[in-house]
Amino acid sequence: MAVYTHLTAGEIAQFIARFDVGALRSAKGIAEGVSNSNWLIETERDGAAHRFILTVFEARTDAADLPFFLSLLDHLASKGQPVPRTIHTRDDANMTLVRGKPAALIEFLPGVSIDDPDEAQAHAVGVALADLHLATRDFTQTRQTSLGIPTCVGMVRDHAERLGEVDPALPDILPDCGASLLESWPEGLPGGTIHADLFPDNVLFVGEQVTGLIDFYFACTGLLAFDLAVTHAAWSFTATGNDFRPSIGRALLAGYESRRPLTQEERQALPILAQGACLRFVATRVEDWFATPADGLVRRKNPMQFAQRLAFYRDRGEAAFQS
Ligand SMILES: Nc1ncnc2c1ncn2[C@@H]1O[C@H](COP(=O)(O)OP(=O)(O)O)[C@@H](O)[C@H]1O
Ligand SMILES: N[C@@H](CCOP(=O)(O)O)C(=O)O
Repeated sequence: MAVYTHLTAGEIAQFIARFDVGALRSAKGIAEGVSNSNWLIETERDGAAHRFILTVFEARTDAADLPFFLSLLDHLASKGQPVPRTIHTRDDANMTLVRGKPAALIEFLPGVSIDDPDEAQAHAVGVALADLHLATRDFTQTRQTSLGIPTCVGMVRDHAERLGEVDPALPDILPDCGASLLESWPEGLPGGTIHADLFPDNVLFVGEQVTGLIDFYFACTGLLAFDLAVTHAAWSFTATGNDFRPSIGRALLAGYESRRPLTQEERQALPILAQGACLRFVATRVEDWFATPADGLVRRKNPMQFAQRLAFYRDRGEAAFQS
């Protein structure tokens, strides 16, 4: 589940009354997600039903970053990208407070997230990611990530003595906590606004069509090819078994390059970028692993899944990205 802040029905009704969206009919806590608290809201206006997502931002989301995230959604929506637009209050604010925490109401998008994508869906995700990169070329706001590779190395190091408690194999996969990546990290690659967390649970489909890109709350200014590497690492392995699916990786890259061809330098950098992408998710998962009780309501994500993917990219090198 991911409802950390338990709002009463009265609090939700008061929140909704700040918007010109009709009368509240229902509010259901959403189980998916791990970062923030989300509700599916239904309202009624002029006899028609309307749906929205209410998000209360929790500890990992810095309130100071919300203007960036929410303006980014509106920028992309205004360019016809499949992202939820923000709903503004009667006072024209896209962000407000609930119980002292920042909260936003955004458009509900149709579609379902896919665990085991087919090639057409992977191709469509590649297209959608490249379109996102192209549509933000004139987005002027910037945000530095709080999860850069040096930070992620430090996060893993903070738990170096206990990595074996997660899995006995983890210390062997990351004997240096990922520090060697810093020596070969590429410089000078094309940058821009990136999603940075485009996992299958953050993409909604109707059939083969992408109807929603959601959860922009790690978006930042970064290397475009790093975003592609994150997406490759998140989509190209089986959800159970963690086996590489080369045809999915190829379809994703082909979809991306059908809109934005990679430079030679970007292509060469993919193996190291993909290892960095995996380290980023190992780092937050390791942190969460030791901060979340094993029997807690929030299901911990296993760091080993991305440690194994990191080892895969390290062993396979450029062959992981060959067409
Ligand atoms: N705009 C939206 N339209 C439809 N469903 C959404 C939307 N935003 C979020 N959801 C649903 O809520 C879930 C959790 O949202 P998400 O933003 O991923 O939360 P978290 O930041 O905690 O990961 C998603 O998996 C999806 O089912
Ligand atoms: N995609 C990350 C988790 C980030 O949480 P989200 O629920 O906000 O997508 C991971 O799998 O570790």
